[in-house]
Amino acid sequence: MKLLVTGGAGFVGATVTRLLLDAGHEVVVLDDLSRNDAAQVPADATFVQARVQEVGDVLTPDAGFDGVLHFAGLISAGESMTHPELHWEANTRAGLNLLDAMRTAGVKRLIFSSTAACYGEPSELPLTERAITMPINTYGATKLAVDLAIASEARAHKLAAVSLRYFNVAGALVREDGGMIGERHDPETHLIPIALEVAAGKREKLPMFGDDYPTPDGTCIRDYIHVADLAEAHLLALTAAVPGEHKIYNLGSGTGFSNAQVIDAVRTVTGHPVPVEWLPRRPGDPASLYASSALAQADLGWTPTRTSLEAIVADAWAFYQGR
Ligand SMILES: NC(=O)c1ccc[n+]([C@@H]2O[C@H](COP(=O)([O-])OP(=O)(O)OC[C@H]3O[C@@H](n4cnc5c(N)ncnc54)[C@H](O)[C@@H]3O)[C@@H](O)[C@H]2O)c1
Ligand SMILES: O=c1ccn([C@@H]2O[C@H](COP(=O)(O)OP(=O)(O)O[C@H]3O[C@H](CO)[C@@H](O)[C@H](O)[C@H]3O)[C@@H](O)[C@H]2O)c(=O)[nH]1
Repeated sequence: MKLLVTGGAGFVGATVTRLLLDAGHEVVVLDDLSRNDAAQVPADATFVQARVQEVGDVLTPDAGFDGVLHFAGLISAGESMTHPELHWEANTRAGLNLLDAMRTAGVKRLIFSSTAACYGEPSELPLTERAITMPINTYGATKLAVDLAIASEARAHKLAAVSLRYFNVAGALVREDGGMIGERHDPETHLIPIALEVAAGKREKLPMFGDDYPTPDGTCIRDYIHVADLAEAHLLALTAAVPGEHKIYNLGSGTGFSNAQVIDAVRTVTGHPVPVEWLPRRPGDPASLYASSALAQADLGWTPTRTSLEAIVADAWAFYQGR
């Protein structure tokens, strides 16, 4: 297939682009480089520096695209509470622009990076796709809005669409030839890469947001999914998309780890101390999130295999040291 990958300079988009190219697809990456440089865009993809808001210049009726994988957007739940307008623009307005451009160009297949943040404070654990969607941060709201728009588009205009609701993506793609694609967000906001920076001596302390959550050790619980496992689900979703249907799948490893457990794993894997500075809760953080991915396993035949927290942190550390 000829595929447009938005956000393909980013952590997940670049990883999926690598797998798509390896599977024989032709890939055009579109990214405005607002949150990454182009260093991780695979050399055998075509790269276009542009905003999704201008995607119609690339996704023309004559360009011959068979589908779009839409990763571009802003990802930090914390930032979405302090700068909500940025998230409504980059996630929702851009997402609606993309749907318009796809309709105009007659491109009928879409895979969308949705998020566990759509569920808000969970109505059930593990979270299935039937859980109530009531985001408690603006990031989740801006992504849920796009999910709802995609559902209408599929119904009315026969789009074949799959939203993949990722839980916390981590690790790195480590290839047999030694090549790696990993997390290098700018600014970095995610727990594991920040803890690795502390372990490496690049930061003094890890700011830990909250010790008074209703969890066994008082810190938040998250479900860490290895980026290589996550990426494989996208290739399966591409072939599972059906015209007129909007399918939604949760992608997690199914196990919750507390923030304190994550820091312990970083200490173990790196062999370095990780001093912690305890701070108040970060606004917009649910206490506990972990997935049921039973539906993705049944429908897509997807099984995450890299589920050990130490192995996930070890790949992230290998990438951190090699970059
Ligand atoms: N990383 C996670 O834990 C996680 C979890 C759930 C969902 N997601 C979703 O997955 C997607 C990819 O996440 P990631 O970790 O690779 O993030 P990332 O920041 O590494 O990649 C996103 C890319 O989008 C680009 N971008 C942002 N706004 C743009 C715009 N308007 N036009 C063009 N490009 C734009 C950025 O420059 C960046 O390269 C995001 O949509 C995110 O919301 C990520
Ligand atoms: O310096 C830090 C960074 C994070 N945290 C905490 O670590 C946990 C995880 O935070 P983070 O790594 O920022 O991820 P989330 O806020 O859980 O969000 C991620 O995971 C969501 C899915 O669960 C995705 O939708 C988002 O895009 C992605 O950023 C939270 O309790 C944070 O408060 C800290 O204590 N200190």
